[in-house]
Amino acid sequence: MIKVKNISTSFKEKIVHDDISFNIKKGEIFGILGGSGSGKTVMLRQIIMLDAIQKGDIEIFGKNIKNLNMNDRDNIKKNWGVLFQFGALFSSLNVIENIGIMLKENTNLPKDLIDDIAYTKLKMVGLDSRVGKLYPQELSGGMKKRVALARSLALDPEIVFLDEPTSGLDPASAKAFDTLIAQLRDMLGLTVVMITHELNTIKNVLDRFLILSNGKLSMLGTYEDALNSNDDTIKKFLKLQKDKFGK
Ligand SMILES: Nc1ncnc2c1ncn2[C@@H]1O[C@H](COP(=O)(O)OP(=O)(O)OP(=O)(O)O)[C@@H](O)[C@H]1O
Repeated sequence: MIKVKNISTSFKEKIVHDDISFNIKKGEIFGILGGSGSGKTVMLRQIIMLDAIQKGDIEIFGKNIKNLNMNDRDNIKKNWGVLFQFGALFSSLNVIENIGIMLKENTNLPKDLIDDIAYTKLKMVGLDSRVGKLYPQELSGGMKKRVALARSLALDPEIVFLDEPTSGLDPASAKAFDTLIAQLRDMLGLTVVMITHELNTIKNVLDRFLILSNGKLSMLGTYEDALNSNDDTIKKFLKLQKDKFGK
């Protein structure tokens, strides 16, 4: 589904990615992990075409994203949903309007059909239809994340990209959100790519993950692989996540 080939990125003298390659398979929940400043966000932004690729290639849906014209780029972007930390809901729009905005901007569907689809997405993320008329400021943190997720699913994407989706949530809401992600993947066959620091998510939700460290991949595999690894960087990383975030 996604092929990252020999990506190198540097800013001034700082090397952020040093010849990084990995693949993400269709239908998997894949994690991008690493310490602060290790290049996770830049990697994700390059994959979703928000940042330019300096060196190397990225293929999505079998297409090299470097070779796309504007039209192809727009079409390919409709095949993925993004839930970023900065992707807040519009406070002047109610929940249904927030979810429907993607459809309003990208389709010619009539308003009542857009509302119907938005209500379906709301249900999909486990929220009652009564939530539809509420405004973002009336929602809890967990509900806001669910609405933002519903919005990212509005165009029936094949992939969703999530940047620390459970950060700021209490442990119970974070767990419920993790369960929802896994259910949606099972139900819709979604491919999910997420940046996360949460040990519970790493343990319970991710099928595979990579750890970025000093510009390189210090690991690419499953949680089991990480536990069985003798690599000091991986051991240190897991211990750090456990000390910081483990419950
Ligand atoms: N446009 C840019 N210009 C210069 N330096 C940048 C730019 N974007 C990112 N960097 C640097 O690249 C490095 C990696 O940044 P990135 O945001 O990908 O880290 P991260 O792994 O997501 O960290 P965190 O977990 O703290 O969000 C950092 O040192 C950052 O300051």
